[in-house]
Parts: sequence; structure tokens; C-alpha cells
Amino acid sequence: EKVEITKKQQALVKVIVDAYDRHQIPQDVAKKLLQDQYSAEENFLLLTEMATSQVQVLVEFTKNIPGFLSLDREDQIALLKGSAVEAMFLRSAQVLNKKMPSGHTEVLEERIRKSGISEEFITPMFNFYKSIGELHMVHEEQALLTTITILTPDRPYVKDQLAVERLQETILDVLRKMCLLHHPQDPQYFARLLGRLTELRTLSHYHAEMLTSWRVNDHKFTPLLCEIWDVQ
Ligand SMILES: CC(C)c1onc(-c2c(Cl)cccc2Cl)c1COc1ccc2c(ccn2Cc2cccc(C(=O)O)c2)c1
Repeated sequence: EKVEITKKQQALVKVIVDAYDRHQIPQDVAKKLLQDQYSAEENFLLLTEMATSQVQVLVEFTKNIPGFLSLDREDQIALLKGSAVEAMFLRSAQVLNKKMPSGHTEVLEERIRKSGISEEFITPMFNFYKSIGELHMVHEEQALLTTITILTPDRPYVKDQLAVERLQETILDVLRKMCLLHHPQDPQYFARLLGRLTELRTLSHYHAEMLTSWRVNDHKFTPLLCEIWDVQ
């Protein structure tokens, strides 16, 4: 049937994609990727700086999601805490698959592989990156999928799940139509995209274990990461 994205939906997508594009890791942080040394310590410190910068970027992005700021204040925090890792896995997947300028991609991959993360987490992590790359998401789909991840109603401690569900459904509806428009040859594309969200949840459980193993080896995180990940 003819897929039609309404004017209202087009405006919604524009607000979200503009916000998504406005927030990039500051150049000086991304530049460090290429400069600093390669010890596991150095890599961990760099990744910690990038994760911290990404959380700040994520908070700013989330404030631009239409309707987010009208949610209960404590629910806003619960959604951010519950989705931060998943949103950053999506973001790092998009960055690693986008072939960043001047070889940042290989360097970032190398630093992640050599930052004290055990092999049992590296494998599923890079399988995820590969599975995201194979989807060849268009830019709008990336921004909308990140928004849908943030607006997941059943995060821990969310009180008004219905309000979050209503916001998420609005985004799901426009993402469904965009998938039909951008991938007409693959009617299952939307379902495959949502399947990645299930894989993200698994990764987020692995991530909690990664944090524990880093802490056991006395790795320090920044105050912002401690707050958002409830560590230390
Ligand atoms: C605390 C730190 C050691 C950590 O713990 N878990 C993860 C960790 C790991 Cl090792 C993998 C995936 C998710 C997390 Cl939280 C991390 C590192 O988190 C990162 C690292 C890099 C990330 C991100 C997110 C994106 N990028 C890449 C990037 C590079 C350049 C530009 C941009 C941009 O947005 O313009 C983004 C997070």
C-alpha cells in the first residue's frame, strides 16, 4: 500500500535528526584517538574520556526528543540511566561502521580491543558492530533507532510507563514507514532493526560485567559515569 509520512511526522524526524547531528564528540577528544599511546591503561583512559563525552552528548540529544521534557522528572533520569549504554553501543557501532575520517575507525577498534575488556565481551561486541553495519541504516533510521532505545518504557524505576510508551509508539510508527520507504526490497527490514534492540539488551548485561571486571582491576571512572552507571 502507499506509504505516506505525514507533515507532522516529517517535522518530528527533522527535530530528532537535527539534534542527533548537532551532538558530536568534541574534535579534541576524537583527535586524541590518533595521538595518545597504545597501552591498555592509555586506551582505558581515552575510552573513559570518550564515554563521558558521549554521555554529555546523549543528555543534550535526549532533551530535544519531542515530549521527553514533559515526562516526570525522575522518569527522565530513569530513562537516561537505563538506556545510556545501549545508546552508546549504537553510537559507537555507527561510528565504527561509518569509516570515520583518517583511519579513526581502526584506531578506535584497536583501543577498544586493548583496554582490558575480556575476550568473552569483545566477541559479542564486535559481532553487534558487524550486524549493525550489515543493515546499512540510513541516517534518519540511526537517529530514530537511538530515540526508540531511549524511550523504552520498561526500564528500571520508570513510574509512568504509559507516557513513555505513547512517545515511543509515535517514533516507532514513523520509523516503520521510513523503513518501507528506504528499503522497499526488504519488507522485514523494520523487524530486523527492532531485533537489534534485543541484542542491545544482551550487550548491556555484558557491559555491567565489564564494569565489574574493570573495577576489580582498580580502574577509575569519571563522576558522570559513576552516576549514570551506579558504580563506586
Ligand atoms: C568507560 C569506558 C572505558 C567505556 O566503558 N564502556 C564503554 C563502551 C564500549 Cl568499550 C563500547 C560501547 C559502548 C560503551 Cl559505553 C566505554 C567506552 O565508551 C565509548 C567509547 C567510544 C565511543 C562511545 C560512543 C561513541 N564512541 C566513538 C566515537 C568516536 C568519535 C566520534 C564519535 C561521535 O559521536 O562523533 C563517537 C562510547
